Amino acid sequence: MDNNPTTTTTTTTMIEIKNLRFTYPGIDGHPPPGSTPLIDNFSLSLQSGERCLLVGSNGAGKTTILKILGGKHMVEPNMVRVLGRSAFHDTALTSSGDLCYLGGEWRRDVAFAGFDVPIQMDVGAEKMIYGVSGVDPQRRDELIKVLDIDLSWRMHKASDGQRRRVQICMGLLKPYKVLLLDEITVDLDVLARADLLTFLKKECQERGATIIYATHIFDGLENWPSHMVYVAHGKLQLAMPMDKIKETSNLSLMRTVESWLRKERDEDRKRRKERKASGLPEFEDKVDGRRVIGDPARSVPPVLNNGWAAGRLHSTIKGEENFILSSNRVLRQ
Ligand SMILES: Nc1ncnc2c1ncn2[C@@H]1O[C@H](COP(=O)(O)OP(=O)(O)OP(=O)(O)O)[C@@H](O)[C@H]1O
Repeated sequence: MDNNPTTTTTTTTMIEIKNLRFTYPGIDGHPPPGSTPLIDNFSLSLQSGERCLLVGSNGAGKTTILKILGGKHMVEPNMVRVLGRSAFHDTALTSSGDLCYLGGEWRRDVAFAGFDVPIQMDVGAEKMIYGVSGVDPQRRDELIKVLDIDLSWRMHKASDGQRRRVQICMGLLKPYKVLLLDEITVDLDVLARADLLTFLKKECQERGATIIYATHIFDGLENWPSHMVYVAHGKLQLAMPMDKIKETSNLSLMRTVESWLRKERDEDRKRRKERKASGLPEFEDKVDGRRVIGDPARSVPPVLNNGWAAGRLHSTIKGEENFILSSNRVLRQ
């Protein structure tokens, strides 16, 4: 990606994604043979100091991409490099704190540097924060201030937002080089969120850290990102420096993203309508190399487990053999 001017003097490639392809494993632990990849042909490169907003509609693949970058899903090592290393295979990347992922599972329990405390326990904020070893006391003080944490808070009595502040503080105690944020600010009040975003921006400008932040909330983000990445159906639609985006759109950040998502939704609707008009089912995919088709509105029941559902799908269309599996994957829209 083009680099935006930052106060760092040298830039280094921090994240390199090359032709990423990924399919979630099925019930047997393997990707269903012949199935359509969820993430396909996805490439992206981010330099030190860059702050990238990752946007897309629900189910577009943002969390999946962040988890792959965070080393939580295995992919071929040359497809994804973080700090020049494979996040999945090189566990030292996360254990050293150089690569930090805050989202998903992290939100449910605080798990940081071996300190694993369920948030329901009667434990004080001070104990949790000071329990993380090997931390620069100055950085700790700054984070406590930025997040306006009262060290006497008891975790089991704290509000969602207060608990989240303690969690975020713990997650950021070590000076990461790459930070992956999967919408962690939903519970924060306007002030806490604004101060946190300012702190994160400073980290990129002063220390050359790189951040990818997946979010649906654009309040107060207008001048935060240096780059935007838009993903739809697991495919990269756009990766651009913010100043270029501002050149092409007079709209606010939120309205700009809204216009992309509206266009995407309208195109999806149009495609579905055309398929229906030509006698084809609205959805199709390949499983075991066979075409599997269906109309989820009529025939696919809710997701049962792990993205799979049992269901009846259409049979034969235009002479093609359309397979009905006992456990059909829910077809992507
Ligand atoms: N463990 C899983 N097994 C199978 N499919 C999954 C799994 N996790 C997610 N998916 C599917 O992958 C697709 C992308 O999901 P993902 O969570 O990456 O999207 P997202 O862009 O983060 O969405 P949102 O904005 O709603 O958080 C969805 O269709 C989802 O159903």
